[in-house]
Amino acid sequence: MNIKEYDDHVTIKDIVKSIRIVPKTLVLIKNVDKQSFFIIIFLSLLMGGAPIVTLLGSQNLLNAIGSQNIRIIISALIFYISAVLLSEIISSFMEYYQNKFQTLINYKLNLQIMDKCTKLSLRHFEDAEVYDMLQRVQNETPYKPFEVFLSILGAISAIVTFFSSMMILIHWKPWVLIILIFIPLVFSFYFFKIGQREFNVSWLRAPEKRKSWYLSYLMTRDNTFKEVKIYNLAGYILNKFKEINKKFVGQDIHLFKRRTVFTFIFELVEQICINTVLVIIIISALAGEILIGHVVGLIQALNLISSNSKKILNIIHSLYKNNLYINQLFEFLGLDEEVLDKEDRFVSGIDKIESIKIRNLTFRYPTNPKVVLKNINLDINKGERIAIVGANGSGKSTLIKLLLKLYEHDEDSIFYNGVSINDLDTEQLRKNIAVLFQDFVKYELKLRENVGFGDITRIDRDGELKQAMERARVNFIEDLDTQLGLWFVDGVQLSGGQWQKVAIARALFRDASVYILDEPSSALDPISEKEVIDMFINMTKDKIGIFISHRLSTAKLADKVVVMNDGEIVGIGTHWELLATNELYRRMYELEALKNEEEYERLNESAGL
Ligand SMILES: Nc1ncnc2c1ncn2[C@@H]1O[C@H](COP(=O)(O)OP(=O)(O)OP(=O)(O)O)[C@@H](O)[C@H]1O
Repeated sequence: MNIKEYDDHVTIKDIVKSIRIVPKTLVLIKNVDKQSFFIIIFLSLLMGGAPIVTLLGSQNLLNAIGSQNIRIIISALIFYISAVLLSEIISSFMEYYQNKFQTLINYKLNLQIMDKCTKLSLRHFEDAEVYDMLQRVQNETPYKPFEVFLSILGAISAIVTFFSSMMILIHWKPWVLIILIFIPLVFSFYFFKIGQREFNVSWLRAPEKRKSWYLSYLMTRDNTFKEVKIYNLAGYILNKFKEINKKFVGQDIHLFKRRTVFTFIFELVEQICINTVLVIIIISALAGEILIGHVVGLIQALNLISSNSKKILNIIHSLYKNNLYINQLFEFLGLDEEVLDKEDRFVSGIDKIESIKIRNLTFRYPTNPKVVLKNINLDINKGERIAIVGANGSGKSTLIKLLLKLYEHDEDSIFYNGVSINDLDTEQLRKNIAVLFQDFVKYELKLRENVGFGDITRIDRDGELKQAMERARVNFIEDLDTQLGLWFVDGVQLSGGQWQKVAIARALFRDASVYILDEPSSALDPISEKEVIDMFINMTKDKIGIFISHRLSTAKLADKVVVMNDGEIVGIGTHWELLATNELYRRMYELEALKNEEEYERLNESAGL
């Protein structure tokens, strides 16, 4: 959505465009619960008419008292009491339905947002704008949609009251209409303009607002707090936070001033007009043209016009303020979803993966101009264990993500069992692959869930869960129902390496035909690393095993080592073949050996050997 600069001229076209959001919002809210929606609309209409019925009741009653006829007085009194009672009953019903509807809106819209999240692709979560949108939508959904709905309802009631009060005055003197309608109409246009401008300001502010949110996040979360303390960053971060927010405060005060001045002028003009009409009413009464009941009725109608025209203008303003949220909600719900299986392709299932073939795979991320993978060619067959090595940023993890079909890539360059990945049923394919990501998740849930998420259908099979844990050397907690992490009560915090072992157990729990571990040993001590890799090599004997490692002493345990450099495969072979033929691999190995040797000598020296 394109928004003009802060001080740009706001046109009627802009205003009309913004009003168009109202019917769309109503449809969205209606779909939450049709019955409550229509009942509330109906009650709002009744509530809009109720003040007028009460007004007519009191006018009748006063005139009846003037007539001194007891029968007329009693029937006028009954009418008046019934009108008051009815409006009380309507407002009680309204309260119940509003509360019910608010709960439903909060629950169902949040569900809709979560459901939408599950349907997006990974690229959406790597896009700052989408992330920004998601955060706003999530934070504001518990109260904003209902606030918007309330504003719309308020507008319905206020418009009904405004026009019916107007009818009473028109009935008396039609020309009064010109004064009383013309003024709010002219002013409402300027209120639109003010609202639109405030909307523009908050829209343009969104990226900086997010930065400000991130700065406060750095100061208030346990995982960032340690560094903030140790590097003494509090002052620096606070200053940055102040800088951004001071600007916002300045803008807000400026806008607030404008709105206050404007509202004051409106009220002044309106009061002059209303009081002119009031004087005319008094003159008419003195001339004997109208009865005392009518005088009271007309004055009440005037008051209703005054209060409701103000209410309508305030509602216009609040609808504008909420426009930003509503726009983002619609934009978020309208994001294109992950196309798992293309309609124009024949999609075939896959049972067990026996071979992976990569042919001329070239890839770049949509947000990054750099070609991250260049002409990759690789064959992996059942029974092979492959290690991928290479410098940081050489494309190892990207290759894994493409093997998992986490990014759309139209070219047919990855084949499972000879079939292009684009022709395979994505869910079935993913079921066949177990993976440990470099940035694996530490689920602040039970140990059972942390391991069982590898195959949710078998989460209750304690024996199998324990077997996976044993393989991954998770021998530090026995009870599967232990809560992990510190977020919730009774949680047990694990060390970095222990969390990694739990994540490895999760991958191993899956009954897959391809196992992929992206840097499984980054947080493991050397003994655990050796044990885990030995076990991995062993358990993938009749499967396909792929692991990424920065340690060549680990990589050499694989059947084949793939050396990557700057997005290209620069060597494939056994450890010994590569040592003999690949310059980069040899250099990497020598450096590692040298480092180990130095370390060994240092240890010997410090031990005095
Ligand atoms: N989501 C992304 N969007 C844009 N560019 C990305 C993304 N992820 C990675 N890159 C870029 O792709 C290149 C390869 O990254 P990748 O994570 O595949 O490297 P790697 O070999 O796994 O590195 P490391 O050993 O540090 O884990 C890098 O230049 C990185 O900046």
